[in-house]
Amino acid sequence: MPTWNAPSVNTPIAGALALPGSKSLTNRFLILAAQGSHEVTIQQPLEARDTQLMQAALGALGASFDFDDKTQSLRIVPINKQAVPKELTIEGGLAGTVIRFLTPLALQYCEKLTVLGDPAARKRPIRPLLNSLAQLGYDFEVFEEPVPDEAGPVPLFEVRKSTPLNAEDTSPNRVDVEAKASSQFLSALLLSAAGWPQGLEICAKRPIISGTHVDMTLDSLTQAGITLQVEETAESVTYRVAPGRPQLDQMTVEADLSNAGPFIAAIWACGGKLAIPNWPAQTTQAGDYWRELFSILGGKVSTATEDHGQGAVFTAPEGLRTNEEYLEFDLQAHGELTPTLAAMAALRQGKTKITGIGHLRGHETDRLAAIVNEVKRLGGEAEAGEDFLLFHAPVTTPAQVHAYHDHRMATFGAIIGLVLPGVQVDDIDATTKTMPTFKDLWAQLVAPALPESNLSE
Ligand SMILES: O=C(O)C1=C[C@@H](OP(=O)(O)O)[C@@H](O)[C@H](O)C1
Ligand SMILES: C=C(OP(=O)(O)O)C(=O)O
Repeated sequence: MPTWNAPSVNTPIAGALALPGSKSLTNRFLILAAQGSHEVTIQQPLEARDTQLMQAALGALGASFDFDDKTQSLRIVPINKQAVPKELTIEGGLAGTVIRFLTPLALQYCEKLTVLGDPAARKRPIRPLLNSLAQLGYDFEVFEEPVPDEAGPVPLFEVRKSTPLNAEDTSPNRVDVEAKASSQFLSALLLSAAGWPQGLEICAKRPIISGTHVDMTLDSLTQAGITLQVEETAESVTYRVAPGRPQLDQMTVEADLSNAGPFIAAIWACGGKLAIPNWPAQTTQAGDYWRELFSILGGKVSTATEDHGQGAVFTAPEGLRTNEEYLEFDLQAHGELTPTLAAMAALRQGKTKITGIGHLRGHETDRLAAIVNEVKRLGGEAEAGEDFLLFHAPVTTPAQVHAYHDHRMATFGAIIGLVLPGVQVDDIDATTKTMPTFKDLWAQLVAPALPESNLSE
């Protein structure tokens, strides 16, 4: 793993950034397009580790993909039932969207499924999804024993058909699901629900975390022509998905607004102005919340109105870090923004609390523990509770930040490094999970503000 010297700057930053496509939208479009009956072309998909793993896993179901670099478009030929072996193995890396979304879909085509992943993926929760599949007649075994990082892809779990589905039953199949450890269990069931013979009724017990990602799933299903009804009570939400074949039309993937976070944080930390011309005017992405967070943190945002189409401009005066106000943020619905907001909190003079984020212990790494470790390593003070982070005192001392295989911890280090000269990141290539162009885009943004001696890696 090459160590990366994070560039530091001491003047305001100004720039414009064309962000790559959203991981969450790309992987939803891929899985829906693969279930269709004819070819679909997706414009500006994200090409990164998580989306390539999704393509390879759908490839094991006989789908095929052809990316045209010139037009930045991806042609998708749907799943070919005949090509699927009875016993199927797919690989999900460390991608929650691949490991979880593909499982119920693959089981519609094979009798036994083995899912492989990175050693670190053994720590990510999966049982709630498998418990739901057990209600549809599947047995499973989960392999949770820790294995060394170098072990390469290892089996995460196996699922096999034990009793036939309620074939003679005329009512829809029904499952309960718990979505408090990850919204992806619910999204996974929803994304292939229409493919079961009678559709699927899914009852999700509250709390349902990362609500924006569930909205994105529902929106994608609607765009694919799937009929669904949603019924809410105080205790649960029930989704009734009619049987049918998802059929996407030509789709364009929006810019990844969660990955906009580190760049927005850079402007906040150093002062300056950042234009993101492809910020969508309307979106279900969690990252759209950056506009509100940035304003609460003292910045100004101007976004497109209906007359102006898409685009957003973030402007920050210098010195926002010295504000001593106590700030509290509830990120239950927007959890994946936490590591970036944590970097900003670790740079603030005032105390900051982030709540509603206990489920981040099951992300790429235990993000609560990782953030506290790294803040302390950098001379700051922070603590983690069951579902919150509390930042007491800002970071002071450069150190080598550990990425823990986590793309968002790698960018956490880059943000701190902007204002603390001498910070290194042990594995900046963790960013290839969702943004292989991170290093280049970061260099482009900070280059005009850099002293020349700071430009080398
Ligand atoms: O459905 C999705 O695309 C995602 C859902 C969220 O997962 P959790 O609900 O597990 O936090 C989010 O954090 C992840 O980055 C992407
Ligand atoms: C939690 C994340 O990823 P995944 O889709 O692998 O769950 C994330 O990107 O912050």
